[in-house]
Amino acid sequence: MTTENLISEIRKKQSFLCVGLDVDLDKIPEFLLKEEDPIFSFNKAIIDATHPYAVAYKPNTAFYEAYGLKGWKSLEKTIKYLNENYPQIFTIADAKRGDIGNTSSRYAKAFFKDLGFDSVTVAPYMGKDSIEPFLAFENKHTILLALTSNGGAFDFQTKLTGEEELYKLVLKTSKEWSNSENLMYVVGATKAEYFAEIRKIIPNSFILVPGIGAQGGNLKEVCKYGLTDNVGLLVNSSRGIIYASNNTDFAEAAAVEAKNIQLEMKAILDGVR
Ligand SMILES: O=C(O)c1cc(=O)[nH]c(=O)n1[C@@H]1O[C@H](COP(=O)(O)O)[C@@H](O)[C@H]1O
Repeated sequence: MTTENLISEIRKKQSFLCVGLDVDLDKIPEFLLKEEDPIFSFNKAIIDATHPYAVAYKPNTAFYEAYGLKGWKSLEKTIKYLNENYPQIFTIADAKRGDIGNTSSRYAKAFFKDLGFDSVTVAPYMGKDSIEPFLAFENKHTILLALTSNGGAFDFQTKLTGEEELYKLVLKTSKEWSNSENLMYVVGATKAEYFAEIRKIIPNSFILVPGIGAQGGNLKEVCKYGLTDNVGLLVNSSRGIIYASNNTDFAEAAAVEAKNIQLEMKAILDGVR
């Protein structure tokens, strides 16, 4: 998917919501456990109910890998279902990969070509040759961790490397890589006060922002400095949406949560116009 396609979907839906499909069999409604593939049944119901309010879905691969081969099959079915039924929706494999070039090129093939995701999250730690194999794929997007939502972000990412913080070095250096127009970045919603500085370095890039909902980040604060003329944000909530209820009404309850966030997003977009 091109960035223009994503922007057009955002404008159409007046939403920049990404729904995180982090499925835990201990948290989904018990009656679904009788299904042949409970993870896929859960995802399908959540996607069908929330898609009017969301422009992206982000399965975190950990939640599928945790169930071995069965879990991976559920992931395959989920991305296939999204691509076949909602091709205008942006898909993110949250896998946080990155390795020597030869290995990264296999990760890129797996997520972009075989599974058919539009994007994948990657860690910048191994540098240019670990990320460029992902960037080589046309109309695919590589989402680089910049400043993460967790407390551990302060262990390395905000430490000074010479005159500036490591996350700023990551942002600046990555702009020099081949096909860097295919880069997006992760900045946690819990780090809203950093957005003004971040936008000075990457004024137009899309930023994936996890951390509203269960982690307590604030949407308005993120938007204050994060929004661009092309919106430039994808704000993710996983647990806050998908576990809104664990009864038979789980999908409807998820839709209500997603709609509430979408309405808040619409109001913010109306306000900057
Ligand atoms: O790359 C991510 O998506 C990510 C980066 C980050 O800094 N913080 C973060 O929470 N995430 C992911 O975003 C999702 C957040 O889930 P909730 O806290 O349930 O909304 C999880 O899949 C996390 O792994």
